[in-house]
Amino acid sequence: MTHCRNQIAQIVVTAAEMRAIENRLFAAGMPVAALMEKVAGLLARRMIDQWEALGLAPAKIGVLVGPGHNGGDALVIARELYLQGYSVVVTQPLAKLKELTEAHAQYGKSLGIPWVSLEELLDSCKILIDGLFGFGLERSISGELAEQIDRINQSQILICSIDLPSGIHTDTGQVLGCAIRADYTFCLGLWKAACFQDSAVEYLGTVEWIDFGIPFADIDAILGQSSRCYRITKERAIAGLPLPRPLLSHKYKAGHLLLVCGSEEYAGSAILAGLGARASGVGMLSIAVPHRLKPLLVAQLPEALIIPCPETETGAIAELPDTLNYQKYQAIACGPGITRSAEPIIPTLLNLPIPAILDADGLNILASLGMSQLNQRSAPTILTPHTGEFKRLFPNIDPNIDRIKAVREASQQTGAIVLLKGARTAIGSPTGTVYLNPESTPALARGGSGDVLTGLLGGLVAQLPQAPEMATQTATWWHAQAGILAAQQRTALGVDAFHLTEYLSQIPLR
Ligand SMILES: NC(=O)C1=CN([C@@H]2O[C@H](COP(=O)(O)OP(=O)(O)OC[C@H]3O[C@@H](n4cnc5c(N)ncnc54)[C@H](O)[C@@H]3O)[C@@H](O)[C@H]2O)[C@@H](O)CC1
Ligand SMILES: Nc1ncnc2c1ncn2[C@@H]1O[C@H](COP(=O)(O)OP(=O)(O)O)[C@@H](O)[C@H]1O
Ligand SMILES: [K+]
Repeated sequence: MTHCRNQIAQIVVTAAEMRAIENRLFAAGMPVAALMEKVAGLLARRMIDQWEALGLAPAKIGVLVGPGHNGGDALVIARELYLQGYSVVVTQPLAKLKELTEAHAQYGKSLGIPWVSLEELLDSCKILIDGLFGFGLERSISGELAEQIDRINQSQILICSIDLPSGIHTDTGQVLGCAIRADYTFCLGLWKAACFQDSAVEYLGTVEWIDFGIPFADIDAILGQSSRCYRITKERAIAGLPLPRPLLSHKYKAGHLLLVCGSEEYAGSAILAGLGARASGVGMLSIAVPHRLKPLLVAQLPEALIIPCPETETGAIAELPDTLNYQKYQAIACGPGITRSAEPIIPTLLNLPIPAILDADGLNILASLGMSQLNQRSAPTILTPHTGEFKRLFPNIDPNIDRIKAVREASQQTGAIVLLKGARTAIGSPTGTVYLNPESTPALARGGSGDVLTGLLGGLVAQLPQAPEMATQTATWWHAQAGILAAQQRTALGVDAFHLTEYLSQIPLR
């Protein structure tokens, strides 16, 4: 891929943005029908390759045709497959078609492609091409059409969706009434936001981008500079890493992270966060823990400086030692395992002019103290909530409807970078830009995975204190990639947080 296409592969759009970009192409003279031919030609070739890889070709192919241009794309694919000698049948649940789609339907019928009922299609085909709705879906699907989608989902047929699984909202990823559960989704032209929303994850299957050559200038003209949404590609994730290391570097030039973590109750959190930080390559690592945890941490992380802190009765950090010289640190990461008893340390840390990451009970304490705690911050703040913590921090923002909108609002409200953890982690920045992690694994859904992320992120921020947004993207991508690699080698049941830390150093960063 060229540099320009690589850049376009990072862009994520809404339906309205996609519509406006397409309209620019059409206004400039690109014929709609010519674009449809081009797109469907690319799609047909890619689908055939995919079926061959699965050992499914040649098989009978069913094509589900909707009223709009998604249906038009499907009909062009049906025609091309038919002309290449594939056995193809079409089912068209809605009678009324857009003009161009209708023209393709007429031509397809004239060639002799059979129009059949859904039952006949499901009985005779191994593959279904879903061209029912794309980014033009406006209303909720109900009635007979919803029943037909249910029947498709209950069958064993392999489903390849054009642009989006029909029924999925392009922006929020919500199911509009009901939706096709695809095995493969081929997203056209630009990545749509739904591909990164947790609510769509179970419907998308394997997602692939079909680049049909939208000029960068048209994208730029519509999207402008702010409120953009980016997909965290590998290229993007590793761009800011301090690699190669300067030959004359020394430990104090490679960042010094202060981790504040652990308690009698959650001692392991401190170890996991420490191991995450270790994997980041940070030059110096200091770990503040309740006094009684010092021997444990020294044994697990011999390279770290362990700072024993005065304790509460329950073995949580009561306060940070008076002797601590905060000027030494380029970043502070606080929260894993501290328990809510560590409340007094949070205002102290937030008063420091040092980039700060808050996680776990650090976030819960912030929620109970109030978000005004962040008002006086002069250095960047990064909050890393999962959905439950997010709700506590931002009771007025629902993270379950549209996670992209939710992190954008949360970040703009607080001035903090907000990393909302989930199947598809979303990161909001105060400028309105959102970064989306494109792939991960449910193997990470285990206690301790988040502690590892906090340590890794802290270590990266300490190395890149001027680029906290970059560090946040890198940490998110790196953590997920380690989970994916670990799951490949150890199965999805083998990705405990401790082993995850070992896989971090196996991810190629070039
Ligand atoms: N211009 C082109 O030739 C291109 C077409 N593309 C394809 O075109 C699609 C967008 O096409 P459209 O804008 O026509 O939109 P869609 O094909 O997604 O669907 C819109 C049609 O469905 C109807 N509709 C919406 N919700 C409905 C509901 N709940 N029940 C029944 N009918 C409903 C609308 O009235 C409209 O007729 C993309 O997803 C993509 O597949 C582009 O990707 C590439 C360029
Ligand atoms: N279903 C999932 N798919 C992908 N990643 C997941 C999934 N569930 C959780 N994760 C990831 O695992 C981590 C869990 O973090 P968190 O909820 O803070 O757990 P803990 O506090 O126990 O460490 C996050 O990085 C999150 O994105
Ligand atoms: K579709």
